[in-house]
Amino acid sequence: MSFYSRHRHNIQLAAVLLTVLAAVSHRWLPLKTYEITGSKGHTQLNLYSGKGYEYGEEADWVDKDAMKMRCTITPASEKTACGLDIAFYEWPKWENGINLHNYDTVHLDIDYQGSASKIRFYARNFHPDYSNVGDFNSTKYNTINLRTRDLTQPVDVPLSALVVADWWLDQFDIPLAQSHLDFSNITGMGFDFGSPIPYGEHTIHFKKIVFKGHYISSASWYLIIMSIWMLTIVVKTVRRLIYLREKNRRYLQRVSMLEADKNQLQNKAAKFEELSTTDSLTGAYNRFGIDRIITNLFEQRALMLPLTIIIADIDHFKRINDTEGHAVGDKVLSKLGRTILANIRENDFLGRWGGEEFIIICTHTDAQHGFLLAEKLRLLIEGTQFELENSTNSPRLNQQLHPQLHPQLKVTASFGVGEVQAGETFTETFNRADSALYEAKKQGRNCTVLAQHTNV
Ligand SMILES: Nc1nc2c(ncn2[C@@H]2O[C@H](COP(=O)(O)OP(=O)(O)OP(=O)(O)O)[C@@H](O)[C@H]2O)c(=O)[nH]1
Repeated sequence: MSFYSRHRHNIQLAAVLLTVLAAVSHRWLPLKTYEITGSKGHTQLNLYSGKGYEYGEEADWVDKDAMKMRCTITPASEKTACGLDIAFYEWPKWENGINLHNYDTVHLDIDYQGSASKIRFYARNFHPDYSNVGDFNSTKYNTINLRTRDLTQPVDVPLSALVVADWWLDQFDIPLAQSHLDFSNITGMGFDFGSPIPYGEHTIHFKKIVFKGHYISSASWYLIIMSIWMLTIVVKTVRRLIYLREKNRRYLQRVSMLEADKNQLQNKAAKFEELSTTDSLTGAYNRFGIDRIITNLFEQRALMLPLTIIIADIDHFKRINDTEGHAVGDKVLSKLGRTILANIRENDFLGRWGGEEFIIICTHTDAQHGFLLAEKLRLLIEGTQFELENSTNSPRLNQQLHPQLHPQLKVTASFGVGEVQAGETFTETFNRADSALYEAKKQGRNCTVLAQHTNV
């Protein structure tokens, strides 16, 4: 028994618990972060005010390294913009940005001093489907307005909370299919106020801008868990199928072996049955075999009626033995038995009753037909040539070597025939047929006598 078989239930339980744990543990997996600092890669920090990206009068750095800026808005700078632009591209390939697609939130730690109620955050995405290489404005404008009073402490802004600005959708006539948020190629992002900006001084200290996301998205995480389960199930199923196929093959092998054994045993049993019930010399049933048949037949006699018994006895067989020897006698018995067997029906049974006496049980045969059969057999025996060659132990060997001095051996038999009468036992019928045989012998042998019915 394998380790798995012994601990299967525990292993399965552990696997389920592990799965549940894995499913809920996604939120505690280590996060990947991307922090915006002025010194990172190709990141450039630009202040802008007025209409362009030049340093305007309204925007200036308090401390560029610390990302602290200031906007000074006076009535003279009415309707002006003021903000920080963070660019990620390497000029002039400004269409190559950074992929923030797999980030979930942006962590903002911003210290704002001023009277504006909102600060706008935006992230611009370049995509050839909707952006033109020569037109920076055609990058998608993903944006959110943050209330300054929410920024008094660090906030995590879900990227899904941003929207694509209406004016951008309008201006570039964006179809529905391209109007969703897109962070796959952010070329720039920034903070400003939108307009109008309240008069006065606005200092914004960007202490931390960090994008956070899972290395593996929750969907991918669950997909991995499910895939592991699916793979396990497939592997287990395949292994089980292989095991079952092998088991089935072995089982079929065993069945065919048993089948072969069974056939062998059946053949042997049939052989033994035949040997135990057949007289090997004559091919007829031996006494045990014919007794069994008689018992069976008399138990279901009604089915076999009319039923006739014929007893055949070789004439002067003792003389044959004495003059020709036992070996010749055996040959005569053998040939006679096989001659009778070849000339009776399938539902007649020939048995060697003892010595040179045979019994034939004829089912569905009445006395008259039994008599005719006996006569037919008698004539056949009388007309059969019993060869004497090879009988080397014959006392008359010399005569065999000279056949012209010794004619072919003639064998005859006498027959007694008796039909089973209603209510009669086998012994009673047999005795009547035996008496008929005795009568045939008395009449000079080589003849058939039909037994008298008892009620005649
Ligand atoms: N060779 C041989 N002889 C057998 C066998 N069984 C019986 N005998 C002989 O068959 C002979 C039967 O002789 P009997 O009963 O006197 O009858 P019979 O000589 O045929 O004379 P009837 O029946 O009156 O014509 C005996 O000599 C037995 O030894 C056998 O299996 N082989």
